[in-house]
Amino acid sequence: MEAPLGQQSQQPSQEFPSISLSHLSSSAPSAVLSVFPSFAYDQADRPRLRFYQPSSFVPDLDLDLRKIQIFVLGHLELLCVGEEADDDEEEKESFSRAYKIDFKTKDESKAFILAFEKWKLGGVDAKTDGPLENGTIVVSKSKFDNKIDSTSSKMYFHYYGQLVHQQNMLQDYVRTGTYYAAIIENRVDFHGRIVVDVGAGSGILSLFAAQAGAKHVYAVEASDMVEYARRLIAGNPSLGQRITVIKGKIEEVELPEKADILISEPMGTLLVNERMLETYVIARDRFLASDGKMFPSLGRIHMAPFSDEYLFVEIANKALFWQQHNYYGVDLTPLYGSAFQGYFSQPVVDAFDPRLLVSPPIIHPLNFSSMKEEELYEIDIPLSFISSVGTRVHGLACWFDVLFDGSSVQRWLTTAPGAPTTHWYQLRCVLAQPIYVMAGQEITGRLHLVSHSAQSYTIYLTMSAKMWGPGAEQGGILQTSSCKLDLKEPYYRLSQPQPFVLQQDMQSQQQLMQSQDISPQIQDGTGPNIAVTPSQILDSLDPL
Ligand SMILES: C[S@@+](CC[C@H](N)C(=O)[O-])C[C@H]1O[C@@H](n2cnc3c(N)ncnc32)[C@H](O)[C@@H]1O
Repeated sequence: MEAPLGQQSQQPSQEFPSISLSHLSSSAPSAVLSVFPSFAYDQADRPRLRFYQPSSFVPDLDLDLRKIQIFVLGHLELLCVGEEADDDEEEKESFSRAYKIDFKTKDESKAFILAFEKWKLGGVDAKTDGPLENGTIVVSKSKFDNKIDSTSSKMYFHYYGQLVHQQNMLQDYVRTGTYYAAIIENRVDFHGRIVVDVGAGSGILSLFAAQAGAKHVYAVEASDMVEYARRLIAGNPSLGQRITVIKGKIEEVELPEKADILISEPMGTLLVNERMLETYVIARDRFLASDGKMFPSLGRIHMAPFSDEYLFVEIANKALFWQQHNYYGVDLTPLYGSAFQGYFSQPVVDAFDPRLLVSPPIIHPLNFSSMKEEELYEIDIPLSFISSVGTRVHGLACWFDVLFDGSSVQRWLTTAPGAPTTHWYQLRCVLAQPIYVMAGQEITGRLHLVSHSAQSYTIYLTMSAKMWGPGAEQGGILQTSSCKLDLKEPYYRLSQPQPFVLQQDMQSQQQLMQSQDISPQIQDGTGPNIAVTPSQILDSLDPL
């Protein structure tokens, strides 16, 4: 591209191929101009967005970047709205103006938006995502775009762009209240600090961080929720003046300074669904100072075998429809097997009674502060339990918790069965072929999670009952059952858990909370494998 002549100075600038610009006024539609946009600094070091006619030294339009906002109208269209002062020095008269910008390609539109955010943040050394070559902007794909299918991410960010879904999370008071408590009780970690809110959504965590005394918060959000976040933050000016909302993906935006602390709520069903933990780890590598903190810093997947005859029959019965030999004269049975498999490939999401667990849970920890992003691509967990009862095992129950390891207070956010229900509920992988176990018998197996480009995981589960009793062959496997499920396609059952917590159980749980004397088997640990009673299983669930 030929650079506009006015930009041949020593000042850093960033130019773009020509766009069509029209001034939107209430009176008459303005002419459409073909102009070259350019980001640069003026003599007073203020970031400007200028539009030049070809071969012109003088910009047709010269906007103060700090006073304008852009809105995405479509893939190729942006609306640029802002206040423009008649006199830059005095700013005596200012009035609102709106311009429509039409790009030729999606890449050009995307690169312009990225550049806009960078320059607005004071990106003197703002770089394009690729060099300007032969008049085209070469935008290299970000880490996110490389691994995530674009249809999936479009639907994902569309979902989070809607207030109703943010409200759903805000109304999960266990979740939001725990974040609030963890942040406010640990003011010492926030006061005077630079914070990055990773996937800010409505901006709620940024506002909490500002309440806790943060010096400045960068709220990064990729979906259109940013517009609502900006309004919410502007509506809370005493906090909002310390918050900058940035539209873009964590993998793509640039920030002007390193963060002392990252806050985020990146957890999906089974902790890892949505693959946002990878984004959280990327944010750590890109934005966190080497001695910085993460809120939360640790996540743990908990797993235990369960027995639930009722659930098993409910799922198996769904396929019975395909057992009909005469459905309007058609034999449906050729599809029965596929339908049966299909129903058992959906993990079940609901809140279940913890008395359905047949052994204490094991734990697989994920340390967000130290793990590599690639470690989340494939997660392999060996399973080993001792059944506390003789029963039919119908599968594996899973839930998670995360730790806010504050300097003043440590707080856990748990989604355990029996704990106050969250919008994550719990997740159960149901075996099409249950296994029979006796009390004291060992259950082994493997939970293998393989990420896919639709922002989720394929789950491979194998569970086996080991030989048991006097004379049993050492290490011999009696029965094995396997299944493959798609974490992206759960069956939301969402039945209410039955009342079960006895007063004495409540008391014993509270005592356990106080003493913190709970040591469930860590996955890579070698805790003693002893048969326990159902009430011991309940007691072994993690504290709130
Ligand atoms: C679970 S919501 C949490 C929202 C908010 N932090 C809260 O706690 O209410 C996750 C948010 O992160 C955003 N998000 C996910 N991946 C992102 C990415 N790669 N870059 C920026 N934002 C992302 C989503 O659009 C969504 O709004």
